[in-house]
Amino acid sequence: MRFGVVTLFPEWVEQLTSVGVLERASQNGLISVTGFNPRDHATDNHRSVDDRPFGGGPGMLMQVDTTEAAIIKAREALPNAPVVYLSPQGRALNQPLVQELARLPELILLAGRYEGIDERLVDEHVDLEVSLGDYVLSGGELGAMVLIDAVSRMVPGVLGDQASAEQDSFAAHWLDCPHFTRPVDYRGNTVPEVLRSGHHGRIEAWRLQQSLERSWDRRPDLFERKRLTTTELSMINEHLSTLEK
Ligand SMILES: CC(C)(C)c1cccc(C(=O)NCC2(NC(=O)c3cccc4nocc34)CCCCC2)c1
Repeated sequence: MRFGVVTLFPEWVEQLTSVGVLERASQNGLISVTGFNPRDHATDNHRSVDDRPFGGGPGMLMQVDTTEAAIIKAREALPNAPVVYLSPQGRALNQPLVQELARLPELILLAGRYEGIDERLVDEHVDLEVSLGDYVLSGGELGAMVLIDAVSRMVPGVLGDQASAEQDSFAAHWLDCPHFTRPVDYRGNTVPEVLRSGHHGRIEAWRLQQSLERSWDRRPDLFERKRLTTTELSMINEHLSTLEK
């Protein structure tokens, strides 16, 4: 999968493929990340890329002609790519949307700076607006990087078999269970016996129980629109009975 990112800080997003899973995926030709910088299209001697907003007010907007030139360059390089604008007005990014986007062969991401971009550029070039969450950011680049990481992990071959098996457990919608490694005794706190029992069935049951209890206690919203298996239901009931005591 090929990602094009229209951004004033291409070095930020190109760093994504310099470590870990995405580095290997990039070396294997499974993904690529290319920045397209509006500043490369600046013609004035100040190489400005921002412009004043009509109607006045504080702050600047991204300049239309240099931003559009970078978008067009990206679209020439990735002709089949939809354009996603990372913005607070966007559809919330979640795993189902990540899985949808991972089916595309290529994708262009537009990261805003200053106070944003001219609405006519959105109307002309943007196919989908996506938001990473409800907080104020300095730019859309972090949103673009999170989206690239999440989507790349879903591209076939990017994760090895082991990791994709783990991925499946995360994609089971529940929060993760507690994890333990050496030492057995850490400041007097020991590893739960069951994890050292060697009984894989009991270990699996304990992990699911823990995930369900944490999900119930910390993210009850995860239970909406989710059909539980009979095992999951009985585990939740058991947890509730202990809470009521
Ligand atoms: C009500 C709320 C959400 C707090 C809010 C309301 C109004 C403005 C902002 C804001 O942050 N404006 C700045 C701006 N943000 C983002 O790009 C951005 C923000 C949040 C999630 C994102 N996901 O992708 C991109 C995201 C970066 C500079 C260019 C203009 C957009 C925030």
